[in-house]
Amino acid sequence: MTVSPTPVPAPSRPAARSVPAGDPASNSHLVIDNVTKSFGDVQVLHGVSLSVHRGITTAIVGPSGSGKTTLLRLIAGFEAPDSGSIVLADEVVAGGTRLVPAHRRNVGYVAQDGALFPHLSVGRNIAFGLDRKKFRSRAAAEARVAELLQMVSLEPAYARRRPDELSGGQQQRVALARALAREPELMLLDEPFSALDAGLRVATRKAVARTLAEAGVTAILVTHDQGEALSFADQVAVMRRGELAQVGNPFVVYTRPSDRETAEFLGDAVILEADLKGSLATCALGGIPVRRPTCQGKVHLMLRPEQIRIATDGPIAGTVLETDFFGPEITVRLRLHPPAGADQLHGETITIRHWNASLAQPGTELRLRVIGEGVAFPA
Ligand SMILES: Nc1ncnc2c1ncn2[C@@H]1O[C@H](COP(=O)(O)OP(=O)(O)OP(=O)(O)O)[C@@H](O)[C@H]1O
Repeated sequence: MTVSPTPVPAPSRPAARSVPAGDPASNSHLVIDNVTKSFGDVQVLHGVSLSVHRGITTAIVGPSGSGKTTLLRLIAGFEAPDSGSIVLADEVVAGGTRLVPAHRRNVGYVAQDGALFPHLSVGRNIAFGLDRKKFRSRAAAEARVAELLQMVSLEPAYARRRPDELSGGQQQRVALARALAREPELMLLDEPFSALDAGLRVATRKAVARTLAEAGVTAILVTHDQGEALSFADQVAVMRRGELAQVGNPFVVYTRPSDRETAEFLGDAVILEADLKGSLATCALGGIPVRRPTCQGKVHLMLRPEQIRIATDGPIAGTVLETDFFGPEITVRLRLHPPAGADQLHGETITIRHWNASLAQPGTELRLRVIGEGVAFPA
């Protein structure tokens, strides 16, 4: 069967956001240095170091139980580290014998469930965070509450409602407004979108990201959702078993993960046996360039499924084994045709993505082309 060619532009890197270049320590708002934490006999954090620039958003992403919330609680001051230090706006807030209590740190905290006071109106929930010395009169406080509601894209009239008269997404935005009322320099967000359904989650996430960017607040989001981390943040920190496996720009950590586990955690990955010589890996998909290889010889080569495109003039052949339809795209599992003379039963299988379900019926032979570079991990 012949298939119509798919245009194959090289993947382009998204426009850089506001992570400043140069000395990473120079503009740091928060510096976490070699922090450890145990609960009883269980060590939860094993020497975590992370630097966060002023005004940017960092997502700490990792599986359940990897220590994300514990790290956030140490930054907030709800817990003390066993060793290491935390410096916030050039002040040591935890380290050695020094421990600045949570209420003395200029930090806002938004929990998973928003944790609004159910018996107070939305307006009084938000006003709770206001500095009484700054907003002495009732009129001044009400004006500021209206301004904060506007910042989170809610009408001022919402101030009179009770929290249970709002949707989950609106409650989360009120929780953010209440945290912003304290004018924190640093905002900590602990899975604030996880209780929302898919559509509301995306809309609320965008509204929150916009509000934080406009207010110039440094923010740290904890999430176990890889897509959320990659889309929300300027910097992604991948946490695994109490350590940071990789920290960097979302595009870089997704396309150039530091190890196989990070690669597979951050998204679907095609992993193939390969032989790496110099910067060319030879595998069942042919010769694939590898950027800055750190090993040679037998390797595992990683490609993202979207790097493998269906193209009539593609140099690689494969037979469709099965497909899975998701609406905007299908996943296609293929058995790659081994080179002539090799054992025909042992072609490697890979899974790719495509938008056209009718193109890839089981049994169809497709031609493939690989776009971009692979990443090699020691076999
Ligand atoms: N106060 C505590 N006392 C004892 N163990 C704790 C305490 N807080 C956290 N832990 C343990 O520390 C480990 C890490 O928990 P943490 O909540 O930081 O992980 P997480 O990555 O945020 O997970 P999740 O995504 O499920 O919230 C878990 O094994 C947890 O049971």
